[in-house]
Amino acid sequence: MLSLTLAPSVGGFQVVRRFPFPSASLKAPYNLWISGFCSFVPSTPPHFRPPNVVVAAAPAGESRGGSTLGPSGNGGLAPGHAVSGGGSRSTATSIPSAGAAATGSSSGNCGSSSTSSKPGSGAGTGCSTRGQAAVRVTALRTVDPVVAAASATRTLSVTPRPATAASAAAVTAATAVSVVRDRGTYSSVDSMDGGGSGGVRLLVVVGVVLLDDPEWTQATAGAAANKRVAAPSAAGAEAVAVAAAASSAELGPISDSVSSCYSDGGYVPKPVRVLLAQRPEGKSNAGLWEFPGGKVDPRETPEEALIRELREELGITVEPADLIPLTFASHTYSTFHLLMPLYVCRRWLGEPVGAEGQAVAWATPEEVSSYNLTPADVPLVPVVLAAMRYGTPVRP
Ligand SMILES: Nc1nc2c([nH]c(=O)n2[C@H]2C[C@H](O)[C@@H](COP(=O)(O)OP(=O)(O)OP(=O)(O)O)O2)c(=O)[nH]1
Repeated sequence: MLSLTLAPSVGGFQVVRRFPFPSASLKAPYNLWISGFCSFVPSTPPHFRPPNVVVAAAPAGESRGGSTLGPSGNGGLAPGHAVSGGGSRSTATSIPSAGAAATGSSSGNCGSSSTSSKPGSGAGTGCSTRGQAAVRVTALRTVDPVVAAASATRTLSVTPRPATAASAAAVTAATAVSVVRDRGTYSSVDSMDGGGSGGVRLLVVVGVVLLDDPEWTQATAGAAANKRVAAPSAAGAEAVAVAAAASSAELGPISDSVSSCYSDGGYVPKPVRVLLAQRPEGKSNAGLWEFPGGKVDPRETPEEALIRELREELGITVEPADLIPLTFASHTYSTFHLLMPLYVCRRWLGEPVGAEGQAVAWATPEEVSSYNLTPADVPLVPVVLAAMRYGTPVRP
């Protein structure tokens, strides 16, 4: 656990972070201090008010020693190298990367590595760089009791792994992101970036297992309550509402993948099917198949994001109550880590189409495995098949 202080400074707040420094070359009671600077963005809407958080970044050669950098305004910060919480999107690209940071001294005036400081030698300064910006950390032999007392005011759930100046830079970046998040302005693409083995960029995406489930359809008063009511009239909408209200309390798990329905008086087995979407050209994982969905935008709940994405991508309308949490994907791609809550949905309005030009396909349980799914989705298949075969709980 880390401590964070927002201490008043000229034109803003000084961010000070403290945590034990676990390097083998430094013995207790060494502590590593990382500081950054944040100020409020005047143009930010008043209801929003995130701090403009700046990673402890400054042009090389502007070390102040001790534990702080950039005491006022934006002083000492190279343009384009601030991590700002004022926008709605990620600023992760401005966070020093693992590769750049690991080289340490490419912008010249970096001090000695913090990991090489010796007990009793006072402060050792580490410096990691990217382009014109540098991130400095300072290892202090002792902790100023006044600063320490002031700094122990907030706890952040970021795990530090600052064995090197590079990973310390990542922790600094995470500090900034955490501050942004604490202010209620989190982005789906933030988290820890640029720390090599200690850093990861987290991408939060929501997905849905959209099930064409004939048995469920019958249980919910058949076509009246089903998705095939594309644009309900007032009377149709009322029929949907009445039918759904009358039947929803009785819904239970679906018993089998092969549902039955009657057509022309005969018995026709009809399988449950799931909708898969193909990632279009120009996007990552192009050509692979996935569950419809997309990124969670700032200040959206996962359900809100999914409802929005399904409207944009498939042209269908979904109610929050029809989204049932099923499982989640947690997969490390080469440039980010994907975290994707996956929901089941059996009821919607409209006919799903690839509204953004993507191919879509309904797959039976037997067919799902024949689709070339994204790597993150492969481990989800058994769970999805189980949901198709055996059903899922319904919302209370
Ligand atoms: N929606 C979805 N995304 C998935 C799945 N599996 C998987 O690896 N992903 C990855 C692919 C992408 O890197 C990321 C989703 O990003 P996206 O680009 O589709 O999101 P989006 O629709 O919001 O895209 P955009 O606004 O940036 O165009 O998650 C999945 O089953 N569904």
